[in-house]
Amino acid sequence: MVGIGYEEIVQAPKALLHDHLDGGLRPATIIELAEAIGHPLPATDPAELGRWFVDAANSGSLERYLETFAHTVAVMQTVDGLRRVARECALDLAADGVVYAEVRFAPEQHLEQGLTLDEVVDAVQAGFVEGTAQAAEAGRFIRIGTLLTAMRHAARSQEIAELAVRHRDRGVVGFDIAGAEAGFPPTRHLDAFEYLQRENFHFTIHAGEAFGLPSIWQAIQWCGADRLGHGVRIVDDITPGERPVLGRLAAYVRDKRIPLELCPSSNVQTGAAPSIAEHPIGLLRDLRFRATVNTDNRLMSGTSMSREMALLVEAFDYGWAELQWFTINAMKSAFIPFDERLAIINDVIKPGYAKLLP
Ligand SMILES: O=c1[nH]cnc2c1ncn2[C@@H]1O[C@H](CO)[C@@H](O)[C@H]1O
Ligand SMILES: [Zn+2]
Repeated sequence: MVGIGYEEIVQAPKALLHDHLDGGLRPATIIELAEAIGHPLPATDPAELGRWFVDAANSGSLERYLETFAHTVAVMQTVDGLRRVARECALDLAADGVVYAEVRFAPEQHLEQGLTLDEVVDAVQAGFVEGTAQAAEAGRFIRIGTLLTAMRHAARSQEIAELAVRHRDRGVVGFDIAGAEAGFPPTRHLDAFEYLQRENFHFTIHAGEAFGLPSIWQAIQWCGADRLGHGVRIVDDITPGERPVLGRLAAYVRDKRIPLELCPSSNVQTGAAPSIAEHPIGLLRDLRFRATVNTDNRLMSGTSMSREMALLVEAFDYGWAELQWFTINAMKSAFIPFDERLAIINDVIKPGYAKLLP
């Protein structure tokens, strides 16, 4: 990395649209919570457990990558567990210089000990409020919005969509579907997406990660997704060359400024991209798609927003102008109201980068 230091990237304001709550636990917290409930773990030393998650997630397959979540979801079944994980998430993101984050999780996966869906959402919200306040006391501003995810192999999307709308004035800003993509097209959940549109609510869809263009096409043209979770396979509709040629779907995505929630490290782990240097984010940024940089699962990728940006600086020789561009793209694409997005851009992001830009 030339010119830009890692510490400076940490200090720079960053916006994060795609981060899973159950993919970002501190290893030490997993160990403590697992011990209390007698859940067996593959390692009981925090550093070792952290390495285990990254190794196990380095599988080249999304399905195997997702198996690692059994250990995080297991310790997120009580009000105290959920609240603690959410509080620590807010603190960790703030310490990494993230000023705006949308954090997602699937409430239906946290009912094993008898909590209701509403109790799960309330517990996470309480944790975010606590963590945000503690960060502010330490002089770090962060705003967090929650996305509620429905699992695409299950059949609870309508219920989760209604849950999201019920909590829209208490921290929840959007909806998502996640889980294994192949075999579970977004149109399975069309009722939920049509309901959300009638409610004037926002949603993103995991599409174009482990499965290609048909999934992206359905997510946008059948389901009406505001953003694409990953969406990285849109490059399959671009013919490379000196002057790359966009197919109709890629052109539509770019013309409509549909945000791509790109997650470089996660894609390398699941085999959606061969390496960071060969990640399509370079091409998509050159072609001025509405590209954003995201962490996906900080624990499973052993990463952070600052690390993802540092990897891109190294691979593509990006400078502050590019990092600011990704950050403003993300903030423009956030699900909070327009005036609040604008305020964060003008009062936090631009002044932050003004200090760093040459
Ligand atoms: O990159 C991903 N693609 C698809 N599903 C994912 C990804 N990362 C996490 N999850 C799934 O989303 C659930 C709720 O947060 C997680 O439990 C995991 O199963
Ligand atoms: Zn994801």
